[in-house]
Amino acid sequence: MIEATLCFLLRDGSSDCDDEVLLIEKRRGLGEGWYNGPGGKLEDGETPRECAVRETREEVGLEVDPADLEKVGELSFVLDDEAHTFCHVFRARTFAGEPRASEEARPEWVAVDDVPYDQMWEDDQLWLPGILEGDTVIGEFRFVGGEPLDEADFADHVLEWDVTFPSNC
Ligand SMILES: Nc1[nH]c(=O)nc2c1ncn2[C@H]1C[C@H](O)[C@@H](COP(=O)(O)OP(=O)(O)OP(=O)(O)O)O1
Repeated sequence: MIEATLCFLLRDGSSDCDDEVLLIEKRRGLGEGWYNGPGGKLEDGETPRECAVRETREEVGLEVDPADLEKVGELSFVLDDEAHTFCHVFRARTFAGEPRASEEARPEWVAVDDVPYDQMWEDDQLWLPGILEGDTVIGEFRFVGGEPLDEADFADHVLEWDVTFPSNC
């Protein structure tokens, strides 16, 4: 099973009300061509938090202090009844630098109300709005139809909101 991370960075929007979230258009790998947060697979010996910091640096060139990352989600993606990917989701409002594109990702600030869910993983519309509003979640999402996961059919899901994660995880 793959262990991976997603990192959603938020800032005050230019208009008075809306927050903005930094999304990437993924240029390669799983979910290529779709929008998501920066993130990726854990490397050997790395904690999820370290992975989120590294992937955010590599993909969009922003520096995040691990202590500023809030763990806000744990998502299990199941393909044909087998655990496929376990994803740790983080959120932060504090970071340094200006986003820049990389071989893996083209970054874009998007108003939280304008997130392009029709150009994202189908499951994202179920859990990401809550995450962007400040909630926490544990979710399981079942896909059928064989590898690769991003060409399989989304079948069903279970969500549990308002979860408390240990502060050190
Ligand atoms: N159903 C799903 N919904 C979602 O929002 N993100 C998903 C997802 N299934 C996988 N992901 C994310 C989690 C993780 O950030 C990423 C994993 O993609 P990859 O396997 O391409 O990893 P990397 O971006 O690390 O690629 P490499 O750098 O080539 O290892 O995809």
